[in-house]
Amino acid sequence: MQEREVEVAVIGAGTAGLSAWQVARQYHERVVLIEGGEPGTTCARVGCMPSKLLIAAAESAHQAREAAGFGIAVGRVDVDGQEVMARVRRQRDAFVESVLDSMRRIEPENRLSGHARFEDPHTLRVGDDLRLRARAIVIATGSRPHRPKAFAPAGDRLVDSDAVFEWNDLPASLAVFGPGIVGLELGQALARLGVRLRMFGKSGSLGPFQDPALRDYAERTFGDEFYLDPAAQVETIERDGDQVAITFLERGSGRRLTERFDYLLAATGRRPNLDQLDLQNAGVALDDKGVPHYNRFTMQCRSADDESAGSHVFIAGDASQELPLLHEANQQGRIAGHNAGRYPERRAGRRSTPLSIAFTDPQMATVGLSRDEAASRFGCDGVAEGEATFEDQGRAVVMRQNRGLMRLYAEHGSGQFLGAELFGPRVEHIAHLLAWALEQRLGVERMLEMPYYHPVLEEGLRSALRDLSRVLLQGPAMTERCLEYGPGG
Ligand SMILES: Cc1cc2nc3c(=O)[nH]c(=O)nc-3n(C[C@H](O)[C@H](O)[C@H](O)COP(=O)(O)OP(=O)(O)OC[C@H]3O[C@@H](n4cnc5c(N)ncnc54)[C@H](O)[C@@H]3O)c2cc1C
Ligand SMILES: NC(=O)c1ccc[n+]([C@@H]2O[C@H](COP(=O)([O-])OP(=O)(O)OC[C@H]3O[C@@H](n4cnc5c(N)ncnc54)[C@H](O)[C@@H]3O)[C@@H](O)[C@H]2O)c1
Repeated sequence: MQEREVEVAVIGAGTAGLSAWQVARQYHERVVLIEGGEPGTTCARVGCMPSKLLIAAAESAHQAREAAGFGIAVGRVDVDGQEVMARVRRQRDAFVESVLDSMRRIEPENRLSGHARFEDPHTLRVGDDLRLRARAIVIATGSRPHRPKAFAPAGDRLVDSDAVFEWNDLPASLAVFGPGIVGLELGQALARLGVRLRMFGKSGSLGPFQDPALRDYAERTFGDEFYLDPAAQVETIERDGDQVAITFLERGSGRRLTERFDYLLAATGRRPNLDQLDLQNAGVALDDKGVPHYNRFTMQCRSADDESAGSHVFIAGDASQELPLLHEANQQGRIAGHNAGRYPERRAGRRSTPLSIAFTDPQMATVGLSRDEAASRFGCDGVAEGEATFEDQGRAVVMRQNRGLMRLYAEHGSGQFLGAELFGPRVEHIAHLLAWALEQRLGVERMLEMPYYHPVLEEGLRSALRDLSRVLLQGPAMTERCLEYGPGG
């Protein structure tokens, strides 16, 4: 058995691990990055990037079909599944290669390959033949798709999002279980690429939305495009030759149907990669799901012996299960890396405003506090709600994308903007404006004083802010949009 000693060991070379390694290396020479699986990061290999590549192809097919609405004839739209998937994989491989290029710049002695697990609080076993002692350790092991046991009868026709990006061709049909962000992004894209698709949920939830008005609006909108039942009654899942037979009660009619699909896509959430780390040996306090208790400003895990004391173990990214998003993994990784590098000294890192965007069409986004979080913090009477639809919004009408709703929350009295849920065309941009407004602690009146060009989608945001201002009793309702702001403003 080889033995080594280092200052910091980072477990997992994903986005969180890479950023933790980079900052910890500023403090010490001996900072190792350990990767036990395929290098290249979840984001580039099987996450953000390949999913957006698939969505881009679907958008192209959709726009070609929609062109007739502008008086433009494009003829029949044929989707070449093999070409679509070949481009997804080609571009995906280029993104992975750029990550691998960065990793090659890490000194070879600081790059380790092998599965890591704890032997004691300061000792990691890496693979079969290395024992590593580290002064501080960062857990950045990411997450993996969850496959419920009930789907097992589908056998090798059961796939998760990782497998989709390895397809050489598009299937003819697909049953998607889980209308979360992964299910909606991939499901809508595949439906637009011509895959016959049904989407089944369990709890009634839809994507990232908490506000019932947004959830219902989105459910109607997606339901117009493909079969969607967020609270489905599925009776059996069986293998039938090369297909999966699913028996369910059809939404609306209640009829019992048995349908066959080429694949069952499990998009039913992700689980942190903590279960094979032997965390019971790490000396950290764990919750009932086996996730370490940690401080979200230092990313320091609490000690198992004394819950009020911090340990030398830090956590970052999807492994923490806090907000499984790329920019969060990066930020948490930096904080964990700094504090592991400085250990035992610690500093609180800056956590930014919660921001989440689903790249569906219309897009879904959440910013800041949800409606329920705002109510629990300020009381139901303390929170004002304003809204605007995109249905008559000028620029959205021009683009034939006039579907969607925005709901904004603010504190009564102070007029402080608190959060929003958005469903509409390209709301990724409005979501950023709102997150930046929250970072600057702007009030609704100040946000209304900002410049709004014409005709842009952001004028829809102004309508929602005007409505919020009315509810806050700070300003009048907008009654004459055209006189006040111009057509569709
Ligand atoms: C389909 C899909 C689409 C997504 N789209 C977006 C998006 O558009 N925008 C966005 O913000 N987020 C998106 N995400 C989420 C985003 O990809 C993740 O939040 C992010 O990649 C997590 O990074 P990480 O560093 O925590 O984990 P990872 O990148 O998964 O890195 C963890 C690494 O640890 C390694 N590892 C695990 N256990 C061990 C061990 N014991 N020893 C050694 N190594 C180990 C793993 O092999 C892995 O390489 C998407 C996710 C999916 C699945
Ligand atoms: N654009 C983005 O930023 C982006 C894209 C993809 C993923 N992600 C990240 O990845 C995380 C995981 O996404 P996800 O969609 O896998 O998980 P999720 O938790 O968002 O959604 C899972 C869905 O599956 C449903 N479900 C659970 N068990 C089920 C069952 N047995 N049958 C049917 N439905 C069932 C849940 O009710 C929920 O609607 C997200 O929370 C997000 O942070 C982000």
